[in-house]
Amino acid sequence: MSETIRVLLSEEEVDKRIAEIAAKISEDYNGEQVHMICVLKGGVFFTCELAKRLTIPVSMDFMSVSSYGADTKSSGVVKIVKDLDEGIEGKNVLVVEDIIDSGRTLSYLLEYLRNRNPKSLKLCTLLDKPERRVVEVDVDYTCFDIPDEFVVGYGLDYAQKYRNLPYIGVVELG
Ligand SMILES: O=P(O)(O)OC[C@H]1O[C@H](OP(=O)(O)OP(=O)(O)O)[C@H](O)[C@@H]1O
Ligand SMILES: Nc1nc2[nH]cnc2c(=O)[nH]1
Repeated sequence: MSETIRVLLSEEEVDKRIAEIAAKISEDYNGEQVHMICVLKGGVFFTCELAKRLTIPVSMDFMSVSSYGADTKSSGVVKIVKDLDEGIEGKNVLVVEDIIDSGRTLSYLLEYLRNRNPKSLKLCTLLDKPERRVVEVDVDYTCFDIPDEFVVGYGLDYAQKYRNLPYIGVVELG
């Protein structure tokens, strides 16, 4: 089967929107330090692009949570593959994700982090597919709502491919 990629959001559109969200986050935290938690692997490109544009003090940590494997459908079972290196008690935590789909991953992760007593806990996502929601999640910052299509690029993969595309595309199988 052949795979082609149709552009959904261009590099320029994504970059412009990330700059807008970064300005909003910088304003909201009002000079306080933010502790960004990048959710690997997909969140890594967005985290870097967002972090570069923040004008408040930033610290960072990384977690890896998996529920998709090589499939395009969530298994529904969330697994922590890599935990945080440092504690988050008393910190302004900002979880940075590439996409929220069913909501299962983020619902699980936010609850897990809330139990570690951060000063504040917010969620920022590059993409959201609201139509797909199975579990409710409060999202503080969303760059784009997108339709129910399987997307790749800007960190998002299809069987580990296409993460490096500088735009968001839809995989079309021929
Ligand atoms: O809302 P949900 O249906 O739970 O889906 C969202 C999750 O799916 C993706 O991760 P994935 O498991 O593909 O891991 P990866 O980032 O390492 O590719 C994405 O990064 C989210 O963590
Ligand atoms: N690559 C990719 N991962 C996802 N995880 C949840 N939804 C998606 C999607 O549309 N694309």
